[in-house]
Amino acid sequence: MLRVAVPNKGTLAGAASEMLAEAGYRQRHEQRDLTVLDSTNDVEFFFLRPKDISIYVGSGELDLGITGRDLALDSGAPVTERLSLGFGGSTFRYAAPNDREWTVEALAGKRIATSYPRLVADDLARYGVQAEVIRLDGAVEISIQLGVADAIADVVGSGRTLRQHGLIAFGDSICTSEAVVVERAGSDDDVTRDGQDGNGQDGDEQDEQAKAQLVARLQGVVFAQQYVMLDYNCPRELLDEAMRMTPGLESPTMAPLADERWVAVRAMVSRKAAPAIMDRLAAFGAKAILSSDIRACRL
Ligand SMILES: Nc1ncnc2c1ncn2[C@@H]1O[C@H](COP(=O)(O)OP(=O)(O)OP(=O)(O)O)[C@@H](O)[C@H]1O
Ligand SMILES: O=P(O)(O)OC[C@H]1O[C@H](OP(=O)(O)OP(=O)(O)O)[C@H](O)[C@@H]1O
Ligand SMILES: [Mg+2]
Repeated sequence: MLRVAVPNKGTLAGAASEMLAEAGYRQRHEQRDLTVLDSTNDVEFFFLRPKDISIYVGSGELDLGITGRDLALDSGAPVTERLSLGFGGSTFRYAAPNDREWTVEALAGKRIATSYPRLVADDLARYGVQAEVIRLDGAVEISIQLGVADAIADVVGSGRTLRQHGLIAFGDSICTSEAVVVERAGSDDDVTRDGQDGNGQDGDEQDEQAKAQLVARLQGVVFAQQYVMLDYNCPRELLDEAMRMTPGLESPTMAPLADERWVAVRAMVSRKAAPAIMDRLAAFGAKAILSSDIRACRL
């Protein structure tokens, strides 16, 4: 049975569960449930604090976990990323009152509040800067005006919270994060070619297959969210140009219409590029241009 950790609260929780559900896995109906058994897929899900997930996966107790890259790094647990999930995007930045210019070097001797003390300590060490790191659980942006810190290091999404508190980000981004699937570091190496692990035990090959299946299904949902399916009718004499505009993955599907002057074309295009491509297709003479969501795929 595959054992998978999923965030139980916070920014990543909703999207992580939705993605697993879209990939065909059973998810919890009650917010307070800590486990869900999906017997159809032979997977048990554990709903844990996102900060703790890498600890469980790194210890080998759980096979895979969904967490933030920044949280995984801060945990110091021996995990590696298996897949990026394309949501929960953020940067991790130093910030301080915007009434003066700041540099990382200027943090020497200062108090820096953060919920990610290891990320910050490692980054300061890279700069050779000695400062006091003050660990807080959240609402870090308020700590300066409350007098416990001179600067902060925190997650920045839209930047709204920093602005609201008169703070400005400075220095290079310490980490660029998104939701990721993690596994124990070196877990690939544990399985030898005949499916025996380092201790000569069976069953690891099966576990690896179950992991690979879950990862492939999630990858299918990530791809699906990044693409749309475009359908349109194209005048036959413009087909070559249409192929160039919507080359699809291998090549577009084309089907003759009852009216011989027209051909139906179908191709996947990147979601971001779709509106501009639709504008160009319309300007160039295509008709009935439809864009539809793809829910899951294998490419
Ligand atoms: N505003 C945001 N925009 C994008 N990603 C965010 C944002 N806030 C947090 N994250 C990401 O979510 C993860 C943190 O999740 P976590 O649940 O621990 O904290 P949270 O969402 O702040 O919830 P809480 O602090 O209330 O427990 C990190 O990977 C972080 O980068
Ligand atoms: O740049 P923004 O879009 O404003 O988002 C950034 C804020 O979001 C998160 O806070 P959260 O709401 O999780 O509260 P917390 O500080 O208690 O963790 C993060 O810790 C920042 O405070
Ligand atoms: Mg938070």
